[in-house]
Amino acid sequence: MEKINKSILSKVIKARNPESYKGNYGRILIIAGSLPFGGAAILSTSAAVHTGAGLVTVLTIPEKFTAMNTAVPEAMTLDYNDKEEMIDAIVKNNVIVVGPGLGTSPKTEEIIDTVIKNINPDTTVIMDASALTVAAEKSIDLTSIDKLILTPHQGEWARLSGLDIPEQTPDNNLSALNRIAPKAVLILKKHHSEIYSSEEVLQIDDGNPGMATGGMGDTLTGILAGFIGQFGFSLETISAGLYLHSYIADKINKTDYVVLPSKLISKIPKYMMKFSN
Ligand SMILES: NC(=O)C1=CN([C@@H]2O[C@H](COP(=O)(O)OP(=O)(O)OC[C@H]3O[C@@H](n4cnc5c(N)ncnc54)[C@H](OP(=O)(O)O)[C@@H]3O)[C@@H](O)[C@H]2O)[C@@H](O)CC1
Ligand SMILES: Nc1ncnc2c1ncn2[C@@H]1O[C@H](COP(=O)(O)OP(=O)(O)O)[C@@H](O)[C@H]1O
Ligand SMILES: [Mg+2]
Repeated sequence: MEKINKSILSKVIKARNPESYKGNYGRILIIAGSLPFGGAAILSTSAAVHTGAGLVTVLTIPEKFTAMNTAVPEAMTLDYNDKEEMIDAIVKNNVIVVGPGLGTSPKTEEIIDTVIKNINPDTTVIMDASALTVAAEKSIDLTSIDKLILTPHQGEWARLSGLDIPEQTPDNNLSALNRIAPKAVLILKKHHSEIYSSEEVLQIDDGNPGMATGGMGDTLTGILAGFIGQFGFSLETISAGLYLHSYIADKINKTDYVVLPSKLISKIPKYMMKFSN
């Protein structure tokens, strides 16, 4: 399995064109959060904003608007109970994160269905957390999405693939991905996370157990969305986003026993500047 190394960061992260404006850096929609899991939506959104996404909109429940606007004033908030607003937002944005903290109520199935039916063919969809759990439970067909990234942890991948954790070998993972969504990129999150796609299988050697804390995966979704919004959909962009997440976590873990997702997020702009070319 080929390893992803630090060189991917300067390859992917570009210095900004002086004449550019926010519209050049991606329109990101994050569909996330529910009453118990508002933090997941905040972390995903905050990560996308700190990664440099041009315009970030969150579709969530109105009960969480104040918390969201206080934590991330840069992001706009819309109500996911308003179907028309949801469809409008799905059509207008070019990267969509769906899942962090959504929970497994029937609303989540409706949201996934609405995304699948309304996305533009060129839109990237990043499916995480509750969206993966519900897609597995309801056997939702994911094959129609051209640019799809799945980001399960091993428990979520077990539900989606039917593979128990000891059975999650590279060969088994590839054939399960081929069955579930052959065009998709799978990031299997674990110690030394792996990327599976029809092109290549890759792995990071970075990351640490200080990252084993709630919200760390939600943070990754925002970083990936911000990267794709700015640098385009490719295996290299996805690899760089995954790598940066663990790279910053390793820097923090030199002094901090636990790597707080919000601390990691606050350091993203500094490390992106360091590697921009
Ligand atoms: N602040 C917030 O708002 C936060 C909100 N969050 C939101 O919570 C929702 C539920 O997501 P979730 O991941 O917490 O729970 P779930 O989907 O039930 O998976 C757990 C099951 O999988 C198993 N398992 C096996 N391997 C595993 C592994 N490597 N990592 C983790 N689990 C592993 C595990 O096995 P066990 O520990 O029981 O042995 C258990 O059976 C989701 O919407 C998420 O976004 C969180 O992001 C936290 C911060
Ligand atoms: N021991 C570990 N070593 C390396 N990375 C880890 C470790 N534990 C967790 N991580 C990383 O932290 C993130 C956890 O994601 P996830 O379980 O989805 O968190 P949450 O849903 O709470 O946001 C993943 O990117 C995973 O690779
Ligand atoms: Mg998660």
